[in-house]
Amino acid sequence: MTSQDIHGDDSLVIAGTRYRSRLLTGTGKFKDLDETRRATEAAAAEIVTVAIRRTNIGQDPGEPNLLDVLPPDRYTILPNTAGCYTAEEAVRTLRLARELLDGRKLVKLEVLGDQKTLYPDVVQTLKAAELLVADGFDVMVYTSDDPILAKQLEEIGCVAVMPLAAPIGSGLGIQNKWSLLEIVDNAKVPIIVDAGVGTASDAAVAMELGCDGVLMNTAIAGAREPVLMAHAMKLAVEAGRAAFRAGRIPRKRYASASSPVDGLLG
Ligand SMILES: CC(=O)[C@@H](O)[C@H](O)COP(=O)(O)O
Repeated sequence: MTSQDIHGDDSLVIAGTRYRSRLLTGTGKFKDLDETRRATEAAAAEIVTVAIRRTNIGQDPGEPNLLDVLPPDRYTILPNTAGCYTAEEAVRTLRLARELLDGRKLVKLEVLGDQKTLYPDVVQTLKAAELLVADGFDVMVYTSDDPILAKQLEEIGCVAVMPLAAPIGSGLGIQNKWSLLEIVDNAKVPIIVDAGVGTASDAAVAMELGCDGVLMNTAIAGAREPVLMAHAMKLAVEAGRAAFRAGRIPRKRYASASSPVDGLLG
């Protein structure tokens, strides 16, 4: 393998657009907009998600605007429906986002079931996904780690499926790697782990399983040093992806010597 093979094109393709970075970041929970900017740069993220109901991207002209530090000509701004509990609320929120973002149609759908777990309401999620796809949106969809549901969302026409690793903000890391593996094995669209990552090794494991990317917010914004953690996450996603492409050795129960045993002297 040449250095060209190592560094060659391994783009993430979502709805026909190529991205070099497989780390997608959230924009909430940072100390201020400058910290959001510095962490996003350290993560080398190209897609940044924005909670439309909680973040000013122009709805409130008198307030600081996130787009001043994360300009849409440099980043793909991915509006999300955090805080929506019904399909109708989610669809309304994303139609507003489309107006605010000059008709851009790539969105992240999340319809939550309750405030304690922030698990997705899968019935409402399916309903909203159908409505949004019919309305011409490119829908990336936050969902549970259920392989059947993930396939249904793909079949509806979602452009990426985003199963959780663990509850949003929990930092628990991947709770069910077998479900994620099943989702990845069956998928024809990118699978991006969304939510529950706690530290760099969680992101690396997600990528080693074959996921196409990782979206995170709390693990970076809530770290003691958010910019340094963003850098660590960039390295972890890249390392996990390279390890997946390289192919891990099989696990064996017993030892096998690292040095050859043939032709030993004496
Ligand atoms: C930012 C976002 O869109 C959410 O889905 C969520 O916040 C990500 O989860 P973590 O905060 O656990 O990374």
